[in-house]
Amino acid sequence: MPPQLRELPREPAGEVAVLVVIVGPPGSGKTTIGRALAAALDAPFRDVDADIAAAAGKPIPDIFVDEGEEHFRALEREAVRRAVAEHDGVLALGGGAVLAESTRKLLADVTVVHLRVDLGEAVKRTEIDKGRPLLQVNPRATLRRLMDERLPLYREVETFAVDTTGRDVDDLTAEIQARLAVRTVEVRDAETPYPVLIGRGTTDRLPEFLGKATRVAVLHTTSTAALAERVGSLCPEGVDATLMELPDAEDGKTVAVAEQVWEALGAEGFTRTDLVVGVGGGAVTDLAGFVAACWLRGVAVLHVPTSLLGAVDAAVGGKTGVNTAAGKNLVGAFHPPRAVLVDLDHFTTLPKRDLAAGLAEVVKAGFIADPVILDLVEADPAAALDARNPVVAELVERAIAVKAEVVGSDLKEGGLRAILNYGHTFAHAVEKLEHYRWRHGDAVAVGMVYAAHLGAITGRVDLVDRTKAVLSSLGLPITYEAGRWDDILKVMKIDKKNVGATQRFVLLDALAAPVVVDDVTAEQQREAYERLTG
Ligand SMILES: NC(=O)c1ccc[n+]([C@@H]2O[C@H](COP(=O)([O-])OP(=O)(O)OC[C@H]3O[C@@H](n4cnc5c(N)ncnc54)[C@H](O)[C@@H]3O)[C@@H](O)[C@H]2O)c1
Ligand SMILES: O=C(O)C(=O)C[C@@H](O)[C@H](O)[C@H](O)COP(=O)(O)O
Repeated sequence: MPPQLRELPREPAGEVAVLVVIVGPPGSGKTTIGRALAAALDAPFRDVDADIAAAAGKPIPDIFVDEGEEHFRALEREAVRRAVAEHDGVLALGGGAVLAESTRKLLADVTVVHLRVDLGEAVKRTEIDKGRPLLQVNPRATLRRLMDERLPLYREVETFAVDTTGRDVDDLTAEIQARLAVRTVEVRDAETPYPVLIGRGTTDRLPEFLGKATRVAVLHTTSTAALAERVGSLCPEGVDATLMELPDAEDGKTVAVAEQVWEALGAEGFTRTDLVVGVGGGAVTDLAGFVAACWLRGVAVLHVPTSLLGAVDAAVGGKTGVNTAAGKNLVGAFHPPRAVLVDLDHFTTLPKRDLAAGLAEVVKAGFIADPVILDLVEADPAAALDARNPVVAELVERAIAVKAEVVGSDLKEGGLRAILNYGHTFAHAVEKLEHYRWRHGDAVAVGMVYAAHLGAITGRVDLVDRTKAVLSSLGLPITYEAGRWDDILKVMKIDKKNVGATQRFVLLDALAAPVVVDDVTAEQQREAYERLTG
């Protein structure tokens, strides 16, 4: 019975929030930036201070003088409650609105942008407006006190923060817009559903997913050390972050490295409510997931993938593992993450060759489920190789949507999930024979050409030319060394998909119509190898 794939979302998932609330201290630019943001989003702007003044029939300084601050705060609580319930668009709150616990509760499920500013610039900006009631006497000292008191409250409600110091309005508006455009793909039917956030700046959302953790282990490599520092610093007071550096790439995916991390977790007193965070490429997230799956028989793991391949594949789906002398990923566990924060900003430092390797898995998602991916890559391969190009965001979303749909209905590879292994039977053999010095994505590229040959040889669809063309347009390898068939066959015989002595392959009956077959003859397998190397 061929595996069945439910109808996939063909459009990128998620949406920009309708209500965006702006908070921040006096002088942070709530009204100016709020207005500019509303214009950019083509949405209405509303200012709670203006609502209060209109309802009271007098300016805010007069309310303070006539009725006092307490009365003003009561009016403000009610005005915020009403505006949050009624408004669709951008809503600026007064600087002190977050003092009310009821307001902070109200903001818990709302997108809140916290505008930050340093004291010197806030003083300069507020000097222009002489009417601010709380800043009449000793404005600098008062402002410093207000900022210190309120900072934890802004942080409590913020979805993300943006520092406005020294920046112009257009630049800030563009950044906020980009950060609001976060898509969430929900991995739905896994044992515990979890979100994959995709966008710019999603790393900063980490505090939302800490749960009851008081200790966080941030696993990373040299290439992601600075980011790991940043991730650690996102942990609030009361949560201790420990950074653990792993050997790079496949050298970090070993039982010996896992054991060292477990020893470190023991030394830190890691408990069941604590959290492991993987910050890196697929090798780091595979190891982090494996470490978390085994420590105390399972603690939570969250992934911040920094490679394209990690984002579209390794970090999503809960497969974790290490390599051993016996082969690639043969030891591991299914252990879905608590959340995945795909931050597109991280791919800009990724070497081009690694970006291309990630695109191999994206292309795989195109062949097995979403051919629009192939159209997009074929239309402009150079754009796909440019991490800043918007097409990369769309490719990432589409590939993750494919993976989420599959693993959501078959976490433990009882059936459908095997389709994600398209090209991998041959790829894993190459990786082992090359002592894990080949990039995984490069091996998958060659593996897909092999699978395409097998498809044609077994009388299915002939996608060989299209496969070779799209992969080589990305600079990916499409051939392998001749004369190694016996070695390759030996490794393919211990592939995880095999049932007893029966080898199983994922092939395509047609584009986006994958099947798992168990009747490919030895001659056909060899013929595909000859065509690949010939
Ligand atoms: N669990 C799964 O479902 C799954 C799926 C696909 C792949 N994988 C595994 O993932 C691994 C491959 O992942 P990969 O391609 O990310 O390889 P990788 O983790 O080895 O990363 C590739 C290289 O890029 C560097 N790097 C990562 N992020 C960077 C950044 N932002 N800037 C600069 N350099 C950066 C790394 O240090 C490394 O040198 C393989 O071990 C593969 O088996 C697992
Ligand atoms: O998630 C899956 O399932 C996959 O097969 C995705 C593959 O792209 C990935 O390389 C995975 O690590 C391979 O899994 P394995 O079980 O064959 O090691």
